[in-house]
Amino acid sequence: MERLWDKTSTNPVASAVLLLLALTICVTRILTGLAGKPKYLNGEGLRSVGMLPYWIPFLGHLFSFIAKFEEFLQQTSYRASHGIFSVNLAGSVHNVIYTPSLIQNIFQQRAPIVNSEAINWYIMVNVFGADRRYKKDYFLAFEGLIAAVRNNLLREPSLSIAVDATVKAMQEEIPNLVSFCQSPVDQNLWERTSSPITCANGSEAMGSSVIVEVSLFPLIRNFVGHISMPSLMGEAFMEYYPTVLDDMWALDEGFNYLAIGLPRWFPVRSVTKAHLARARLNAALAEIHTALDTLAAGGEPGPEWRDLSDVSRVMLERNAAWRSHCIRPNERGPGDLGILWAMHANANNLVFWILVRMWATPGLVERVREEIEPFVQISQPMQTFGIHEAPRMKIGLAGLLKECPLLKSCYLETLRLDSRPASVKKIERDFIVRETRQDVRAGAQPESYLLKAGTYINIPHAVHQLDPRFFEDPTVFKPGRFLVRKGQDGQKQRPRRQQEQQEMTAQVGTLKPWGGGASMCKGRMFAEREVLAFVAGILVMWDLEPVTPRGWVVPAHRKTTGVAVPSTDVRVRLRRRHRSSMI
Ligand code: HEM
Repeated sequence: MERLWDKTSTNPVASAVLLLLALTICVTRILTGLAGKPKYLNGEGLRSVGMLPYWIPFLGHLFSFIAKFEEFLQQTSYRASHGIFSVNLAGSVHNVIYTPSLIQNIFQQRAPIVNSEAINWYIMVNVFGADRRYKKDYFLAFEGLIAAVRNNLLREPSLSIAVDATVKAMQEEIPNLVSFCQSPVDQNLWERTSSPITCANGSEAMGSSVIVEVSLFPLIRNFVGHISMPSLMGEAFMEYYPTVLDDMWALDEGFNYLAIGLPRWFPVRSVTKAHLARARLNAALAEIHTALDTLAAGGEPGPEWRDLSDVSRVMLERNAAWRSHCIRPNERGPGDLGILWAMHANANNLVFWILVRMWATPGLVERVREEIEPFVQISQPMQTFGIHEAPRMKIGLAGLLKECPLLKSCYLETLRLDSRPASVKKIERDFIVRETRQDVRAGAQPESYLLKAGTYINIPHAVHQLDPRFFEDPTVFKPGRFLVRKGQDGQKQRPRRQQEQQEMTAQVGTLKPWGGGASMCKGRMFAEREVLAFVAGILVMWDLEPVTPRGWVVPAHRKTTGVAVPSTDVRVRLRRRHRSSMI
């Protein structure tokens, strides 16, 4: 520092450059502070969106937005009287919006006023590895591709067919969540990365049966992945590519780096790993598409792809959509990778967070078990030839969805705390949004804002999720936060004699964990059913206790996109709960 100063103090050019730099920064701050103030555009109270002042010309708020996205937005938004401001991200103006009625205004807009095409293609290229040359092809096929997901995961009976396949596989495997085997060769694929250690005895609370010590996050996310991946892609895909989930996690870890365009040679390990994983994922997707094309043409796809009969309707219809636009298999990977990533980087992690948060709340596991008991039945098959068979599970999903408000409320509360969704759209035509009184701080008046064509809308839902004006003690996990009495939400009131819990229902309220508008999550109904079934299955089949004497500690978040990844390991002991009652 001293040397640099010595040099610049004796070098007039360096001094002049430094001075000019300092001057530019200060002038930029003053000018953007003056120019960014919201202005009234007409006599009827229509305002422009105010831009936050910044110091660095052209780049604007880019660094603070990337490096401290959440803190930056929260600090700014909780100080503001209104739910909207804009930032400059390297020349693109982003209107950041975070109060419920403004968000609702935005979600009501469709093309040609707003669209998600620009951001969709940006992610497709930077994160999932699409080749820029194929943009036209991709958007030609887009409607058919997204319809395949919408028609099969948001509509009946296809939704139930997809969910039933996943739940059935989960029921079969849930007793084998851990194998109690010492050797990795004998362990299930999903438990190998969770460093399992089998011990003869657990703590007093766990009883004297055999227990296994594991890292909970890798165990849960791989278990959910090993069950749900084949229900979308078919068993043959998992057999052809058994390390698909490891690559998915490597891609997810590098997501934000890829999103800002860091190249493969960038000297950060997770960047290189993400690039390599993405290449393997896209290559495998091209392979299965080639096989499906061959099958559709009446040919034999080859020994690895002998049985493709269990590939989901979603994938078959996407394959047909790609084919109908004559798009070659090697161009298709990034489009399908987006679906696989959306599925696994969110739902799997959420199951982990719900379990940890439930177990970390004294008495909650017992209450939820009591609530779900009528809908999750366990039977212990008769002992044959002295060999114990694993218990069998049967889940009544309709009951879990409709009759278990506490479970559903825990699910929503965990989404509120542990997911970081964002909705980004481009404005193609000017339009006006209006605040309601509920949105503005005390003393301020609701306003109307003009949103200009050519700018972006950026809705970081976490700001609302953690806003103390809408959620009391916003950082605290409150299991019953989303419960409302039936009748208060317009539903039929039940007779008083029925149990208290039966009179409650869980309502999502102003939370928007699935985003909204035309690009709203297409897997939301599938995800809810899948997540509730996995949580219920694990609660009923397994007992968990933390290894550390400090008890349950809910880990902090590592920076990722979507549902968070924990920043630290959670080591737990697992014991299978033995039930002998027959169905
Ligand atoms: C807990 C689990 C999940 C969460 C929290 C979640 C959240 C989201 C969010 C926030 C978006 C962006 C919405 C917007 O632009 O406003 C999205 C998009 C999407 N999600 Fe999900 N998601 C989950 C599970 C799934 C699953 C299981 C699938 C598929 C099987 C899926 C498929 C999609 C697709 C295809 C889109 C893009 C929709 C479009 O561009 O039209 N998601 N998701």
